[in-house]
Amino acid sequence: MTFYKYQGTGNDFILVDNRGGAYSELTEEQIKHLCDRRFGIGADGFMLLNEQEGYDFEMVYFNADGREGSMCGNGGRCIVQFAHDQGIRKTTYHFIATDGPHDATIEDGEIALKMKDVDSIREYKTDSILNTGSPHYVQLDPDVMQLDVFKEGKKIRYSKDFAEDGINVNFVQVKEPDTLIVRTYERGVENETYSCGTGVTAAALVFHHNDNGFNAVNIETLGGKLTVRYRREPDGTFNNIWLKGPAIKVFEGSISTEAL
Ligand SMILES: N[C@H](CCC[C@H](N)C(=O)O)C(=O)O
Repeated sequence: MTFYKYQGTGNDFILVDNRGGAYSELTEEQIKHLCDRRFGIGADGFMLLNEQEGYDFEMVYFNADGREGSMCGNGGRCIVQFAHDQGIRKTTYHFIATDGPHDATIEDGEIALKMKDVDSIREYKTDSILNTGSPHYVQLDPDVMQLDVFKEGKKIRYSKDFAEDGINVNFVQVKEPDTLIVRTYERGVENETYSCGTGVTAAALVFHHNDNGFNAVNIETLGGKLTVRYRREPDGTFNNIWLKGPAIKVFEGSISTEAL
């Protein structure tokens, strides 16, 4: 199997061109093995690029634990760059993922990905919960670089209310009104990753600085910088949400699936 390795602000993925369907039967165990950093290739997630009528392609995303996951924002940006590199050339990409259709463009060498609209943010204790394609818990922290994200994130992720379905946990420091630092404990990886696209999107919506209208937020993660642009309506709903940042091919290789 020929595979490609991409990263988007340090959130890294194995990508396989599955047009033709040769790799549709990979098992949970095999995908987990591919994502293992010691026994496999190593990645936070695995993606298949499938053919899909009416769209430029379909994105099928799996977490590093081998289970099919919900939407992945950095993965979505990487698969657009991958589609481009595999010869699918569009001005605006239109693809389908588990949470519905997405548009994306390549601008100044970076990928801008349109995320699904968000209807509501739920208050939970002093924190917030929302779904930006994946479920996210957002907690404010005055000094995120000092925080033990693995320990604190894991505590929330496995707490009674979230243990069964899991949740991604984001710790957010407001550096400036329009600049946030975000660190994320990811479900399915069950560890901190260097960046989480749906997570920084969630953080940007929770910490809007314009109550009504256009917002543009700069986000700093361990793996680099992202921006999130969106509109917040007077009724508290969010639309036209765009996540933008780099998506880089790292290497390609081949691996025998019989060895998995
Ligand atoms: N890394 C991803 C999130 C993956 C989602 C996954 N961890 C889950 O919710 O199960 C991102 O960039 O949005």
